[in-house]
Amino acid sequence: MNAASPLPKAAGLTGAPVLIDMKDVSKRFANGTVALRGMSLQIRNGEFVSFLGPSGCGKSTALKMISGLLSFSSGSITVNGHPAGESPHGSDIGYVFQEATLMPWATVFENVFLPLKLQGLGKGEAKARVEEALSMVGLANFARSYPRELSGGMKMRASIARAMVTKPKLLLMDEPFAALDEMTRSKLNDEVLGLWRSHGLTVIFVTHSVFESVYLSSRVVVMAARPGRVVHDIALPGADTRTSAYRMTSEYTDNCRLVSNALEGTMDHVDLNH
Ligand SMILES: Nc1ncnc2c1ncn2[C@@H]1O[C@H](COP(=O)(O)OP(=O)(O)OP(=O)(O)O)[C@@H](O)[C@H]1O
Repeated sequence: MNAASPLPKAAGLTGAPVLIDMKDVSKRFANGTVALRGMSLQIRNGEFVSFLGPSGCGKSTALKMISGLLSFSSGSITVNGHPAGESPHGSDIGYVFQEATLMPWATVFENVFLPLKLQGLGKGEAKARVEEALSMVGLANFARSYPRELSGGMKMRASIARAMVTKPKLLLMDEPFAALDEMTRSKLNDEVLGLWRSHGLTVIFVTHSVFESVYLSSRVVVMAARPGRVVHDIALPGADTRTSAYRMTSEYTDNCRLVSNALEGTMDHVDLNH
């Protein structure tokens, strides 16, 4: 596949305001690695965008730069009109990492309470919001449990509750389900879709999985490595009304084939000069 392949170009939610605007963003680490080169992307309110690509293509780097956790070497990134990392409402962004990263010595309640505590809220004031976030992910009865008492899927649910407790508008998820078994992963995929729909979220979801990206996304951004860059931007309409039955449809199979071909094509795009 080459760059001229007839893939549906993502138009996004054309009427919605632009939430994230990346213009010609590059990142060169101190050791000379060009993690990203010339990444330009607009993401509108309410989109569910997956970053899909082989290891090392800069997916996590892009996510960290959007959140403001990592600086970039050139270009510009704005989130809701503010330079990345400089939003007056820092809590507008929720971040879920590949590992659940829970504090092992603290209960589930205390773990989910942490972002509110960092905002200066007392436990009493925050209680209802923590309980609401736990209910949202089906952990209402596990507030007093410790992480060691939870399964991998439950730990990830707690991590999602912690990201959601500040009621973010933008949820950044970096391969959150990669370590989970297939059944748990499918279930959590449905739960994330439910959260996206019910909370009017914008989600950026990093994954290696074609199947996961096609199931979840309204748009798949396919990236290539060496140097990391965007090579395809594929619209997948209908994400807002999909149910698990979608996995059994020919539309799903066709979309998986389309995205899989685009991903395979990333190997044709390796620039050996980098
Ligand atoms: N702190 C760092 N210093 C130097 N190089 C780095 C650093 N962080 C990442 N890299 C390099 O930048 C490139 C992009 O890394 P990144 O983690 O963003 O890729 P990725 O697509 O998320 O990979 P994976 O799917 O394996 O998580 C890789 O070559 C990686 O080795």
